[in-house]
Parts: sequence; structure tokens; C-alpha cells
Amino acid sequence: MGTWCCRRRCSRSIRVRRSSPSNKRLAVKVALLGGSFNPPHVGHLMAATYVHATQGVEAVWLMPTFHHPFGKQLESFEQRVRMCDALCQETSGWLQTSQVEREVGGGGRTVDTLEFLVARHPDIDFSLIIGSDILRDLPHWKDFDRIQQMARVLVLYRAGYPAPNTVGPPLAEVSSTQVREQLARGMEPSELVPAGVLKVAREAGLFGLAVPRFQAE
Ligand SMILES: Nc1ncnc2c1ncn2[C@@H]1O[C@H](COP(=O)(O)OP(=O)(O)OP(=O)(O)O)[C@@H](O)[C@H]1O
Ligand SMILES: O=C(O)c1ccc[n+]([C@@H]2O[C@H](COP(=O)([O-])O)[C@@H](O)[C@H]2O)c1
Repeated sequence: MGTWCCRRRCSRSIRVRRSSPSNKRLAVKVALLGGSFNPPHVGHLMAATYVHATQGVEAVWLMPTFHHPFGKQLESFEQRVRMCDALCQETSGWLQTSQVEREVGGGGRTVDTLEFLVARHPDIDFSLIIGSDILRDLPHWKDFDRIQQMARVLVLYRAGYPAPNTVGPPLAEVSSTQVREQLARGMEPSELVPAGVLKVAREAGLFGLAVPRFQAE
């Protein structure tokens, strides 16, 4: 049995078991959590952990957007990848960052990313995680029907956004917007963001944070 990694240039070289492509029952199951991750927070970690714990997937890939389809202004892709990697450090290795959206390029539409991933990894069964807040945006997504043909879509109940047919209990009431607001007010959002993620943000001076003048070697 060989090993298999989330992508050729995975930002973290964690590997999971590889299944035989000829035996669908042994296919690797991977859930994708796409997002801006500006910054990643404990809500993302809880969402990924819930899916990993209950939905029979071996890995969850965080997929930071390269070009946001709706033109959101974000910190650089590289810094968001670094923060996602720091979030992944909170797990035993089943949570990984995928930089696939940089590779796919284009308008950052999820259907295009999925087409790319399905072609690259014929031996993987993909699920797509979305929070229930996203449901209101779906009419503006490109080809959501096609997405549903390629992946099982898991709609998690994001606290504050009740909707029919969500999976699981309400998850944390936390957002990147709330984190950015706290940082802008000079607060330390240490209850919303893992310390390792905040460290990356501080060291890089993201979200208007002052870059420390002296950093330990
Ligand atoms: N607290 C949460 N509970 C459940 N799902 C979440 C939560 N936070 C984010 N998600 C889901 O994670 C995905 C990526 O979210 P995103 O990176 O845009 O974070 P966000 O907190 O919604 O950011 P922002 O406040 O900047 O809009 C989306 O599918 C979103 O619904
Ligand atoms: O495919 C689309 O048309 C589409 C439109 C808007 C958003 N998305 C994706 O939805 C995910 C969550 O988006 P957001 O705005 O909550 O960060 C992220 O992976 C986006 O690329 C996808």
C-alpha cells in the first residue's frame, strides 16, 4: 500500500493511506473546506473537526481562495496559507492546507476547483463542506448542480444561520469579521483564534498589526 498526499505542492507533507483506484469501497474520503480564511479561526477548526469525527472522512483540506469569486479584499494568499498551516498544527495531521486554488487560477469558482481535483485524484471521494450562511449566496455560485454531481455537499449549521437539512448541532458563533474587528480595536482575539495562527498574523503584521521590532532568533 502506497502513500498519497493532498497535492503535489502540499504546504504540509502529511500523508494518508492510499486506496486502490479499482476498488471504490476503499477510496480515500476527503472533505474540502474552502474559504477566505482571513484569518482562520476556531469556527473553521470546529467545523473540520466535526466532519472528521462524524462523516467518515480521512482528511479535511482547507482550500484558501486565491481569487475570491466575489472580489473580497484579503491578506495575501501566501500569508493566509501560513495561517491555515498553523491551524492545521492543532490536529494530528488529518487537517491539511491545499494550495490548489492558486494552481487552478481563473475566477476562483468552486466548480472549477472540483473539476480539477476530481481529474487529478480519481481515487478520492470528495465532500464539500459549507456553512449554512453560504446558502443565501448559492444562487450566485457557478454551476452548483455540477458541484453536487462531483461531491457530497455537507451543509453545517453555523450558529445564527438556521436552515433546513443542515448536518449536526449549531457550531461556534465566530467569524473572521469578528476577529478582524477585535484586532482593529486593539483587542487580543485569543479565545477565537489559535495562538499559533495569531503568532503568524502578528509576525507578518497582518490586519494592520504592528510588526514586532525585535523578534527572537
Ligand atoms: N463558525 C462557523 N461555523 C460553521 N461554519 C463556518 C464557521 N465559520 C466559517 N464557516 C464556514 O467556513 C467556510 C469559510 O468561511 P470564511 O473563511 O469565509 O470565514 P468567515 O468567518 O465566514 O469569514 P468572514 O467573516 O470574513 O466572512 C464557509 O463555508 C463558512 O460558512
Ligand atoms: O463557485 C462559486 O461561484 C463561489 C462563489 C462564492 C464563494 N465560493 C467559495 O465559497 C467558499 C467560502 O467563501 P467565503 O466567501 O465564505 O470565504 C470559498 O471557497 C469560495 O471560493 C464559490
